[in-house]
Amino acid sequence: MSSQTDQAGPASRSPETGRPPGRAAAPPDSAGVRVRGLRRSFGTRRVLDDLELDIAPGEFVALLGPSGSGKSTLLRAIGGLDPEVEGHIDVPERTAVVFQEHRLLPWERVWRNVTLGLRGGDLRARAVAALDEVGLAERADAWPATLSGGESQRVALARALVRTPRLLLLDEPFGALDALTRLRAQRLVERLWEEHRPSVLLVTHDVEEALLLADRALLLGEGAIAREFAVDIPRPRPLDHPRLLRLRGRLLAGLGVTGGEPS
Ligand SMILES: Nc1ncnc2c1ncn2[C@@H]1O[C@H](COP(=O)(O)OP(=O)(O)OP(=O)(O)O)[C@@H](O)[C@H]1O
Repeated sequence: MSSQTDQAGPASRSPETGRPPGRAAAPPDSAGVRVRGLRRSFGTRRVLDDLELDIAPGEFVALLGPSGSGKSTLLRAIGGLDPEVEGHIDVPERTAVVFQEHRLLPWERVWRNVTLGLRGGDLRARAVAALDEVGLAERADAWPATLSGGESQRVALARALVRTPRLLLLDEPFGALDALTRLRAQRLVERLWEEHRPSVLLVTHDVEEALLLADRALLLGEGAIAREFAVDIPRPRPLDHPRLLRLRGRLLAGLGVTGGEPS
C-alpha cells in the first residue's frame, strides 16, 4: 500500500478527503500559509491560474514542476516579492527567502551580510549565533569572495535563520552545488527544520531532494497544483527506502519523465 494521496488534476477531489490537491484539512493558523485564487500573467501568458495552496504550521512542502511552469513565480508571490500578483495570500509575519544565488554583498563582511537590514541589539552576536547554526561561526569576519559555493549558501541560510522565520521559502537553494555538498546542505536544512520547525516551501527540480526532505511533494502544472504526494517516511530517509523509490517513480511519471511509473 502506498501512502500517496495522488490525484488526477486541478479540478479533481480526493474520494477520501473531498479536497482538491494543495488544500489542507483545516485552514492553517497564523503560522501557516493560505493561498486562494492566485493569478499571474506575463503579457498574454497566464502562468498562475486560480491557484490554491495551504501549508500547515511547521510543514515541509516541496514544489516541483517542469521548467517554466511557474514555481519561482509562486514562491516570489508568497514571499511578497511580486506586487502585481492577484489573489489572496496569508503568510506568517516573519518570512525569509533563500535563492539559488547567495546574493551576498561582496563589500560587506560575512556577519554584516547576515544581519543586513536588521536593527537593534548586538547584531554581531546574533550573526555569529546564526552562523554557528550552519557551522560557519569562525568565518564571521571573512569576505564573501573567500567562501566556497556551499559556504556561501550556508551564509545565505544563516541570513534567513537570524530572522527566526516562521516561513522559509527556498528557491532551488542547492541547485548550483556539487552532489556531495548538496547532500550535506540538504541534511543541514533537515536538521535546522527539525530544531526550529518553520513552515517550508522548497522549490526544486530534484525529485530525490523533495522526497528526502518534504512532508508533501506538489506538482505544479497548468497554472495550479496539479497533483500532490504525501511522503510519509520516517526521517532521516535513506534514498533506497522502498516507499521513496516507489514515490520517485510516480513523481517522475507525473513530471513526464519516461522510465517513471505510469500514473
Ligand atoms: N518578469 C517576468 N517577465 C516575463 N515573463 C516572466 C517573468 N517572470 C517569469 N516569467 C515567465 O513565467 C513563466 C514561469 O517562470 P518561473 O520562473 O516561475 O518558472 P519556473 O517553474 O520557476 O522555471 P524553472 O524551473 O526553469 O526555474 C516562464 O515562462 C517565464 O518566462
